[in-house]
Amino acid sequence: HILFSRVPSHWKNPLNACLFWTDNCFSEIRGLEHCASLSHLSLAHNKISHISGLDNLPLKELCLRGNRIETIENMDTLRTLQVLDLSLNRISSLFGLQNLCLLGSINLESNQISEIKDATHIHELFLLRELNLRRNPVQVVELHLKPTHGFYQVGFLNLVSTYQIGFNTQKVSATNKYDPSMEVVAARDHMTHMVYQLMQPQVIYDSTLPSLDTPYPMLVLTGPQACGKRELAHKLCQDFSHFFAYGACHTTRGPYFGEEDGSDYHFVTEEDFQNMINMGQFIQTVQYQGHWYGLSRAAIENAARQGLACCLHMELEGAFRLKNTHFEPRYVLLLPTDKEWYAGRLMARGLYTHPQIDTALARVDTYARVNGERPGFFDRVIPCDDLVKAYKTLRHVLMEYLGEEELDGVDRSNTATPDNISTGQCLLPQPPQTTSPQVSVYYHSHPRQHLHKSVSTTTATPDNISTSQCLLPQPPQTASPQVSVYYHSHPRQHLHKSVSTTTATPDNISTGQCPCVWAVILSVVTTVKVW
Ligand SMILES: Nc1ncnc2c1ncn2[C@@H]1O[C@H](COP(=O)(O)OP(=O)(O)OP(=O)(O)O)[C@@H](O)[C@H]1O
Repeated sequence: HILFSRVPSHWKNPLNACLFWTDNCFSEIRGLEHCASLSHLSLAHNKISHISGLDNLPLKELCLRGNRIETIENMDTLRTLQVLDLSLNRISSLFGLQNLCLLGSINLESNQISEIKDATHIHELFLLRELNLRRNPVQVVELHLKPTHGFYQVGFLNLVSTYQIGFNTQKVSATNKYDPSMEVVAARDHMTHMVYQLMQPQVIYDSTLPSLDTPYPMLVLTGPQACGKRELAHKLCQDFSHFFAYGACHTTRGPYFGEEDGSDYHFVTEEDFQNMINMGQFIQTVQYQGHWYGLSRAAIENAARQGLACCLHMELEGAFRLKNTHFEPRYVLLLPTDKEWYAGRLMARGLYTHPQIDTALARVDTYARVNGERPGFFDRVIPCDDLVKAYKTLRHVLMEYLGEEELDGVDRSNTATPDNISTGQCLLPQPPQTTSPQVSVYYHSHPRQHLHKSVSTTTATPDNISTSQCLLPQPPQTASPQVSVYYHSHPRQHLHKSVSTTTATPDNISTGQCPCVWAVILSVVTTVKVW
């Protein structure tokens, strides 16, 4: 035992005194109670097993690294403490830190903390910016940076599970409550729309898709404002009219000259927009340059009803939000590489103020950074300084996605009917050159024609659907329903990433040897999707 009763008297009252007694054999802290100005204390690498004897000291920094401490205790009165190093101890809980309101940095590296839920003890430490939990048996998978966790406000979190000791430091950027990251804002937006949607009477949708896990195919063009994505989206929908329909979002901004309601956007008032949010009609919403933009469920369903994939354009924030939903679109980033050209384009439009132009220009770097930091976030990146070239590349990329060699000049009006499908006289879309593509058959006048057609809640409800007691929509009674044949590597299936399979193939469909179409239909009809 070495006690601090021997602290020299001239140390007891200096301004901001520091004590560094490291690498000794102290097992207890005693005798410091009169050090009224002690601001920095290090007792690293001793044999201390209990924190005591520090009551009411004006400590700003305390280092007890490399001791035998198991519990954080007797620290409640250290109200001025800003930096605490308790690394290399045996601590298993963050309990005991909750009242140290000025703490900005806590080092708990190499301890025994296993429960991330324990973070509630530091939830109220609003100044905490650094928490080191490296080499603790915390399971990385348990770490969710949610507002309910104390980590929410931690600016920088260092975390490594014991399984990764020495190999890998995973740094997780957590969120500043006052300047949340795009992901956190996106998660909140998603949560809002989910909650509002769930508050509405539940609607059961009759899915037209091959499986419940197959989300509707969508194409999202993203990029900074006025980079040309809207133009390209319209052109794509024109040229690929058998594959894509333009998804018009809602906005609270007024129409620019020449813009028509429903063609580029649905122009609505703030009040209508808010009502739509409250009615759970949006999938995502974004506020950009003072105006609201929102993608409604109806925009996607309108395209789906026509058997088409929805082609959208949106800002990065919109893409972040969409990534929280169950949709899995292809994301194509259109990025200006020549800022002068881009600035010129923005100015030439004559619609934006200088600060707006500066913001748009700065966002080019944001897009580039997100692309660099998150491989795979965008499926393709296409420079868009020359829109003709950009469109060529985009077209090429899409044909690759669609499994198409050349689309030009193919008349697709006579796709397939119940009459010609069995005789093989219909003009089937060319199968992709890849190995045996899969095929689905859809009856157009079947309720599935109305993709996502809602079924009255009196006939089917979430309760009776599972017990099969509900009345499922009947197949149409019309004499000759229309039929479409979709290759799975066709955009409707291949634009999104998960492709499910059915039993019909291009080989057996024309010879009529594929399993009974009605069986396929019925199996699809019975897959009723509950959203
Ligand atoms: N639902 C949405 N989610 C996110 N961003 C959206 C959404 N709808 C539109 N946007 C984007 O908001 C931005 C502003 O749109 P606006 O139409 O006012 O600008 P613009 O100058 O015409 O730009 P652009 O020519 O790129 O469409 C555009 O980048 C647009 O793609």
